[in-house]
Amino acid sequence: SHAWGYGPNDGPDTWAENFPVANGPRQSPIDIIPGHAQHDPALKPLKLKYDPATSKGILNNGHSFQVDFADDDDSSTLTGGPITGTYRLRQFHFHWGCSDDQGSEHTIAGTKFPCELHLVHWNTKYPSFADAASQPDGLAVVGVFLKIGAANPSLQKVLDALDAIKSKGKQTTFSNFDPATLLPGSLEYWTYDGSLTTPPLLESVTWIVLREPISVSPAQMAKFRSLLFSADGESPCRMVDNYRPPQPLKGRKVRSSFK
Ligand SMILES: NS(=O)(=O)c1ccc(C(=O)NCc2ccccc2F)cc1
Ligand SMILES: [Zn+2]
Repeated sequence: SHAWGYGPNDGPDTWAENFPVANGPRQSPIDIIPGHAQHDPALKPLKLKYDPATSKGILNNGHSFQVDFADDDDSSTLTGGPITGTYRLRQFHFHWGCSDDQGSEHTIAGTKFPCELHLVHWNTKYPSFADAASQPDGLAVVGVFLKIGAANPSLQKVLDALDAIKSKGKQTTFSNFDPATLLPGSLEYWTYDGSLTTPPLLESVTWIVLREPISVSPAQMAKFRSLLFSADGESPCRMVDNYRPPQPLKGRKVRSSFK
């Protein structure tokens, strides 16, 4: 199996060895330069309809932690925005740094945020997430920046579950959580064609990056950094800097839903 990570020997600069698409034409993340984005008046408003009853569990997968959702019906979906059809929420997860000056995957004119939330959805024109993940229009990921400020009560519900999943492979139930409570007031966004930001780096993602960040306090950031990349019994390795740096744009256009 292709063991990959974020360290000096298995990190982003080594991924092309096992995943040559790492040097492909539509890789993510990217540096978003607002002045270069083109407003597209044809872009529709984002429609996110989430049912808290679909939240199932929370898992430390050794790269990040994710909250998984039941995706066997259209209870939690993304429609509108730059996409056509209906995409189902599969999971959300985060990427963060070892300090507040880094951690996000996308950057805004070179500015890094301490953390970035990814809400992962798949196109229901395909039979499953795994099938959709190999199609150019298979996935849609909503990215939300986290900026240091007031403590975020909704995020705290997620962080309170982390003690139970400190090490790789640990999971626990996580019920009745509404991911809409993690969204900012404005759903204005940038959008571009990209990829998964971790191996297998599949070029199947329509990226939808929200302009408005949500808040996170320094104490809450410390909670993210209490997780481990390592499994029980392994030498402990703190889960920090689990982000891929921006990738070449290769001629892609970034559109904005706003002027
Ligand atoms: N950081 S991100 O771009 O939002 C991202 C989202 C989902 C995945 C994922 O599901 N990987 C496993 C996977 C990939 C392909 C097929 C099945 C899988 F389970 C990876 C990265
Ligand atoms: Zn991600």
